[in-house]
Amino acid sequence: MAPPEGPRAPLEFGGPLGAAALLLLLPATMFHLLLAARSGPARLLGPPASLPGLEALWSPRALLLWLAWLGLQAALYLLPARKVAEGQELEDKSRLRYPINGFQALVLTALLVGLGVSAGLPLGALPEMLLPLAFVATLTAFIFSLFLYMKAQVAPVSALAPGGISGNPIYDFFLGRELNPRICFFDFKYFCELRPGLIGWVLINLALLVKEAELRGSPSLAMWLVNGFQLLYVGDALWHEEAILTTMDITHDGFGFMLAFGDIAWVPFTYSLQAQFLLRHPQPLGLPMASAICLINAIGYYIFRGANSQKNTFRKNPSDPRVAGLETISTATGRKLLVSGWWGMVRHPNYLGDLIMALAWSLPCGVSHLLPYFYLLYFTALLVHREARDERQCLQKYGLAWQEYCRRVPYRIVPYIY
Ligand SMILES: NC(=O)C1=CN([C@@H]2O[C@H](COP(=O)(O)OP(=O)(O)OC[C@H]3O[C@@H](n4cnc5c(N)ncnc54)[C@H](OP(=O)(O)O)[C@@H]3O)[C@@H](O)[C@H]2O)C=CC1
Ligand SMILES: CC(C)=CCC[C@@H](C)[C@H]1CC=C2C3=C(CC[C@@]21C)[C@@]1(C)CC[C@H](O)C(C)(C)[C@@H]1CC3
Repeated sequence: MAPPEGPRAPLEFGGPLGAAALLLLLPATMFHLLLAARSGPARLLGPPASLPGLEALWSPRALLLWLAWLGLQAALYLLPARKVAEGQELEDKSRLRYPINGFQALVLTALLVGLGVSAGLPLGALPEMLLPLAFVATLTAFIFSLFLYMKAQVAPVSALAPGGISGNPIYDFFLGRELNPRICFFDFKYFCELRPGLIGWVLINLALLVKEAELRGSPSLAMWLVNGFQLLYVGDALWHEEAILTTMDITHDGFGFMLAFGDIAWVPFTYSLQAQFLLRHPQPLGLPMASAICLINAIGYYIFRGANSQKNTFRKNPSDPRVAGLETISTATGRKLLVSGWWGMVRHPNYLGDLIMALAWSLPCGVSHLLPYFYLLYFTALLVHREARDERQCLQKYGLAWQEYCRRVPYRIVPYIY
């Protein structure tokens, strides 16, 4: 269907050229990281020691395993949910319904993996399959994004996202045209954002821990910390699953290659980079340093969770006693903005907490290599860019009230610095 007439959202990521470059650059970066983590020098910058041939990338066993994984997560998504939540109001005033059973999917997956391992499933063999698995995940992301792009051609105009209707096929393919592509109750974006990639990430971490125990007799303290921190992060995301319904990805961004690839390939295969690095580059870690790193992670988590929960509680019910005493600014839309509590400290306190946790995930890997700090560097860039996008949208939405908020809370992410 033709895109609506009228003012269009400004093009992001450098427009069609930038989008075309990212289509190649993102998968290339992911493979570079996978190869670097298993190489001796583990260099973040500079070419990998050797390039893999097709036989190292393509494996029918990996394809089968990957399809079985997607099938399992889809089946768990379709199981009866403890709750069905309503999303934000859409342009046509309707609200979509979403099953809240992500945490249940995580627990059931853990049980099934536990059963499999006790029946002889070689979990420690998974790290050897990361390259071909990442390859089929990338192929899936391309094919799936093509399907999403075609599906959007026949979707009603009201179902399209503001950012993905430039009319340029490459740009729209990358950013995504349809806001909430679904087949019946199955919401593709919501499913992909929280299930196969996020749960796959902790499974890959666990497999790397098992492999380390096989190689060295027991997992290292550094490996335990990375596994524990990231499991907490994923468990938290699934426990607070409903909160994702108010994030930018669900309410504003279309579902195209960027999110499809990000969700199903980038997250599991690059977010597990620290554990991949530790398997081949063991790092000594004493108890005092480990305790300090745990404290950093705990501070980050406290800020991240406190800020996200405060906003969600406020958005759901501003008279909830937990947020009713906070200072607010009224906006012309009828919605209010918090101007005290976490959201009075900086304009994105949740990003600050997330970044502090990112630092804690890299520190167990020592300071001899830059590679395990890739996540921290990438994530800083992602959040700075995301913050700028969000500010633009908020200024458009709230106008003068947003300007007043920026005046009262001048720092974006880090108090007195940025
Ligand atoms: N690990 C990863 O790879 C990633 C993690 N994240 C994490 O995801 C989480 C969600 O991030 P994201 O969706 O970007 O953004 P936020 O959860 O920060 O949501 C931004 C929205 O919050 C509302 N808001 C902003 N300021 C206020 C205020 N003062 N009072 C009340 N509402 C306000 C506005 O929406 P409205 O007014 O319409 O409600 C704004 O658009 C974050 O914790 C982030 O760190 C994000 C990206 C990647
Ligand atoms: C480089 C590239 C391919 C970018 C795509 C970005 C995506 C990887 C991220 C966009 C927003 C995300 C969120 C999470 C994971 C990464 C992506 C998909 C998230 C699910 C992680 C867990 C958090 O608790 C969260 C639920 C708040 C978060 C939501 C946003």
